[in-house]
Amino acid sequence: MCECTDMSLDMKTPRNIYLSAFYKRSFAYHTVKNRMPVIITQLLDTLTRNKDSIVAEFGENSREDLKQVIGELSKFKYEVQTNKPLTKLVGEETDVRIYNDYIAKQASEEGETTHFNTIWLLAECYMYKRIKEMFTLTATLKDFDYFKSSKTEQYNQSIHLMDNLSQLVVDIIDNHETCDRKQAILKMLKLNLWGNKCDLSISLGKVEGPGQLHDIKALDQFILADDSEKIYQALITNDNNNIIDIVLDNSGYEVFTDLCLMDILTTFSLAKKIRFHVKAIPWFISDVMEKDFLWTLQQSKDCKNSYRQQLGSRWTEYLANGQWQVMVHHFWTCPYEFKFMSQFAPDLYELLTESKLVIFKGDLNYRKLFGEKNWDPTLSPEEALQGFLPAKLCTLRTIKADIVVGLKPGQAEICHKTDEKWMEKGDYGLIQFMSKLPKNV
Ligand SMILES: O=P(O)(O)OC[C@@]1(O)O[C@H](CO)[C@@H](O)[C@@H]1O
Ligand SMILES: [Mn+2]
Repeated sequence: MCECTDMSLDMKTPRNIYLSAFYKRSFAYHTVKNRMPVIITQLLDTLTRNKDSIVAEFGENSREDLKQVIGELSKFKYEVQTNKPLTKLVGEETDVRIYNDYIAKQASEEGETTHFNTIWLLAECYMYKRIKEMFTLTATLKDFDYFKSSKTEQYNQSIHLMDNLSQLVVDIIDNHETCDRKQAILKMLKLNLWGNKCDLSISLGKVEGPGQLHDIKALDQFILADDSEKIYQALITNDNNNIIDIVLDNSGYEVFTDLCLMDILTTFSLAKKIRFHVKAIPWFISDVMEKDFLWTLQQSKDCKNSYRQQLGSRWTEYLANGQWQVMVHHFWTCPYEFKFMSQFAPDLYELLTESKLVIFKGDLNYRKLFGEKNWDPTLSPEEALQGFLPAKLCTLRTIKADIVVGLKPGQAEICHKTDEKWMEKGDYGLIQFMSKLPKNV
C-alpha cells in the first residue's frame, strides 16, 4: 500500500488529473455519453437530408461514397457509445502520426485508450479527426465541408447583430483620432468575449440567435476575471515586431467580432501585422476554416448594409496588402494541450514568439492552454500554463467546460450555488492575461 509521506502536498496542484469521461459526474462524461452521439446523429441527418444536393455538387459517383460515409459514421457512433478503443487513423501525415502515437502511448498507460476512459480532449478531438478521415478516404468527398450548412445557418441568424455591431465599429473608425481609444478597445474586448457564446458544438448544432450580446453592461456581472487593462497596456506597447496573433474559434458571429476587434487595433496603428490562425479541417462544428474566413469577408463586402459593406471592403484590402494574414497549422486540430506545442510544432511555437500578444479565443483553446486539468479554480493562470508562454497571451472565453483558473477564493462556490451547471453553458466569461511564468514552473 503506497504511503503518502509528503504531507506538505500543495493542494493547488492536484495529482495529474485530466478531465475525462471516466468521471461520471463530469461534463466530459455528459459530452461523450450524450453530446458526441447527438453530434454524429445530426451529421447523419444532414447528410441524408442533403444527399441530392451533395451528389449534384460532387457528381453521381459521390452517391456511393456518401452511402459509405453514412455507414462508417453509424459504426463510429456505436464505437463511442459502447466505449470501444480509439482505432488508429490512416495515413503517415505528421498530425496522423501524432494522433496514433498519442493513442498508443495512452494505451500503454491506461491498458487501452477508449472513448470514455481516456483524456476528454483526446477523445473529443479524435472524433472530429476520425469524421474528417471518413470523407478524406473517399474518391469524391475529400474537400466536402459537412459542417458548412450549420455554419451558414448560424451566420444568417446573426445578420442583424452584425449590422448593429458594424455601425458601432464604423463610428469608432470614423472618429478614431478624437475618440477615447482606451474605452473603445475595452468595449470591443467585451463584445468580442460574448461573441464566443455562439458555438454550435455546445448548442448541439442548434442555431440559437446570439441573444442580447450587445448589452455588455448587463453582462459585466458575468465576467469572473477581467484583465482588460493589462491587455490594453500590452496592445499599446510598441513591441519590436508589432505583430498580433489571434487564434480563432467559431465562424459566424464570433469571427465577425474578431474581425471588428482586429480592425479597431489596426485603425489605431497598434499592429503592423495581424495573423489569423484558422483550422485545417471541419472542427467542433462551428470552428473557422480559411474558406469560412474568406467567405465572411466576401459576404460583408457584398451585403446591403452600408456599414458592414464598408468593413468588408476594408478587411479585404488589409488581406490584399499583407497587413492581415490567414494561417493554417495542423497543430490547432491536434489533441494535445499547448504545453506540448514546442515539442510537436516547434515551427508554430517559434512563430508565436515573434508576437507582442497572442489572443486565444474560446473554450477549447482554454482547455488546451491550461492543460485539460481539473485544477483548483484559484490556481494562477501562469502556473496552469505549465511552461507554455511563447509570448504575452490572453484568453477571451465563455465557460463551457469544467476547467477554470485564476478565480478569487469563493467565486466558483458562489457560481455553483447559483447554477450547478455554471461551467457548461457559456453564461460566464473570462478575459485573462498571462505575461510571465511563475518561478517554480
Ligand atoms: O471552443 P468553443 O467553440 O468555445 O467551445 C467548444 C466546445 O463547445 O466543445 C466542447 C464541448 O463538447 C467544450 O470544450 C466547448 O464547450
Ligand atoms: Mn469552437
